[in-house]
Parts: sequence; structure tokens; C-alpha cells
Amino acid sequence: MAVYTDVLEGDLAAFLSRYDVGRLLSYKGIAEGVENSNFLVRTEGGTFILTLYEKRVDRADLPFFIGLLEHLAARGLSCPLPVQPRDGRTLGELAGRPAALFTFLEGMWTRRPAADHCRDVGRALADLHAKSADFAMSRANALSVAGWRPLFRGCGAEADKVSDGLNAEIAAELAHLEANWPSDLPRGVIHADLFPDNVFFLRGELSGLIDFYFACNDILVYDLAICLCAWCFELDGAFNVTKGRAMIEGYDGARPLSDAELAALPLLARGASLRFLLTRLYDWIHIPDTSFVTKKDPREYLRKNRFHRGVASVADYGFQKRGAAA
Ligand SMILES: Nc1ncnc2c1ncn2[C@@H]1O[C@H](COP(=O)(O)OP(=O)(O)OP(=O)(O)O)[C@@H](O)[C@H]1O
Ligand SMILES: N[C@@H](CCO)C(=O)O
Repeated sequence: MAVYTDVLEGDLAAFLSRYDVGRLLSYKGIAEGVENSNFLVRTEGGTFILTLYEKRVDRADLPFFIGLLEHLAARGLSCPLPVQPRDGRTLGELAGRPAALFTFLEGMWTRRPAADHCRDVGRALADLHAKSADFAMSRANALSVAGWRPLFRGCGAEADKVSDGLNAEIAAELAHLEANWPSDLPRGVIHADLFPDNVFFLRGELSGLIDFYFACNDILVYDLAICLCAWCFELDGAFNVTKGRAMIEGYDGARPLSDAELAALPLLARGASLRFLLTRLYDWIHIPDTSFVTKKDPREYLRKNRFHRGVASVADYGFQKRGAAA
């Protein structure tokens, strides 16, 4: 379970005394998530999420994340809103960690995404891109194409222990992506990790997006490529074109995709699948088996990467631009 830091009742009560949320009634650690420690906190004023930022999150990035959530929530996007303490300092300190309190979002993530969920996610992603267009801060994506080689080097020769020939396969894919990565597509703030566990649904409707701790500035349609990887494959590894079509249509309906963006999508999806293959591989090799964090299987993203390598155009994802010849 991912609660790395214990919080004592007295310390939490003192932390909460800076807010107008009444007295502490109860709190408990949330098992899900691997990056930070999250607690469900109930006070006389309501229910909140307390996040303690752990080592993998750079403190210097926290004003970007907090500012982005405030910016998006102010524009009506359903995401956790940092609660304002009386002294205005949203980012506090608790149990030796930077900490902040957020509004609680109702809903649950879906373990079995259907095409309608994918359409909603595509639409919500475009909405996020539109609403963050005038956000003044920026953050480079450390996990974009320039960051993959250092990550790969950090895995050393261990990759072949995970899958035969993996080292050579990644080396070839990385070289291809480095040589062909586009530099002229529209950019902006992207979520960069909008997996099913970061999207809540309530009574069948999308009710909120969470976990903005990979958000950064990058190619907008790269975010859609990440979502295609995370949402549109079946458990047996097959790509579901009905889901792919729904997701791209959902996005395109809210923020029309240019021909250049559509043409780049298969390459960007190769990149997205390599990014998650590499981060999972790195963790697979470096996080000890005795750790209480459940490691995610890198091979899932090797299979997805192989699929995207075989994609000729967005038509293979089920998408046809309206008005385009069949
Ligand atoms: N604002 C919120 N409202 C309701 N539940 C929330 C909220 N924020 C977080 N949670 C709960 O806490 C869990 C972990 O949150 P989150 O995904 O942000 O953690 P993380 O450690 O950063 O995760 P990850 O490993 O996915 O990066 C979520 O799955 C959800 O159950
Ligand atoms: N979504 C990532 C984990 C980091 O949030 C993965 O599935 O590899």
C-alpha cells in the first residue's frame, strides 16, 4: 500500500487548524497510488484528500501542479481543488513532507472501460487542453523523447532478463523515435498520465480527473496517444478499434485535430508505449521485490509498442476524419 509516511493525529489537527474546515473527525491512508501518500480526511467541514509529497516528486514542481489545479478548477474542469488555508499558503508541511489539502471528488475509476468511457475521456482531454491554454506557468516533460535514453541506460543490461532480446528491441525503437520525433505540432499543458485509475465516473458519467503529478508542457496530441495506449487495449493485448474510434472522435469533436496531428498519432503512440515500457522496466529492475509497492509489468507496454509499430495510419485506430474519402 502506498502510504509511505505516517501521520500522527495531533500533527494533522495542527496542520488543519490553518484551514476553515472545523475539527478533525477521522482520517485513514489510501492504499492506491504509488507516487505520494494520500489520506482520506473527514472534518466537521466535509471530506478532503490530504496529499504528502514523497521523494519522487521534485519540490520545485509543486507550485506548477498546485497552480494548474487551481487554474483548471476555476475554469470549471472537475479536478481536485487545493483548499485555501487562512494564510493563503496552499502548500504546507506535515510529518516532514510538503503537504496540501484537496477537495474530495465523488466517483470511482472504471476497471472495464467501454467505448463510451473512451469517448468521454477523449472529450475531457481536449477540454483540459483548451482550459490550460492560458495557464502561465510551464514545466518541461522529463519523460519525453530526450529523457528515454538516460532511463534506458539506467536499466543497464537487465532488460534481457525481463524478455529475451528486449535490449536490442528497445535500442532500435529508441533510435527510430529520436530520429523521427516531430517538433512542429501544437504544444501546451498535457496531463501525461491519464490512465483509467485517474478518471472518475459517477452514475455512468465522467465526474473528474485526478493525479496531475506528471503534467507538463509537451505536444498536445501526445496526450491522446498516451490515452489510446492506456484505454483502448483488451486484456488479451488486442487493440479495440471501436474504443480507439470513440476516443479520437471524442477528442476531435471538442478540439479538431489537424491532418499533421492525425498523421503523427501512430508515431506518438509508439513513443507513449515506449515511455511506459521504460519507466516500468526501470522500476521492475530497481524497486526491490520486498517493497510494498506493486510493480507494473513492462511487457504489457512492449506488446502495445509492437502493435503501434505496425500501424500505418489513424484508420488502423478506427478513425476517419469527417468528410475524408473512405
Ligand atoms: N481529490 C480526490 N478525490 C477523491 N479521491 C482521491 C482524490 N485524490 C486522490 N484520491 C484517491 O487517492 C488515490 C491515489 O491518488 P493518486 O492517483 O493521485 O496518487 P499517486 O500516488 O500520485 O498515484 P499514481 O501512482 O497513480 O501516480 C486515488 O486512486 C483515489 O482513490
Ligand atoms: N500510469 C503509469 C504509472 C504512473 O502513474 C503506468 O501504468 O505505468
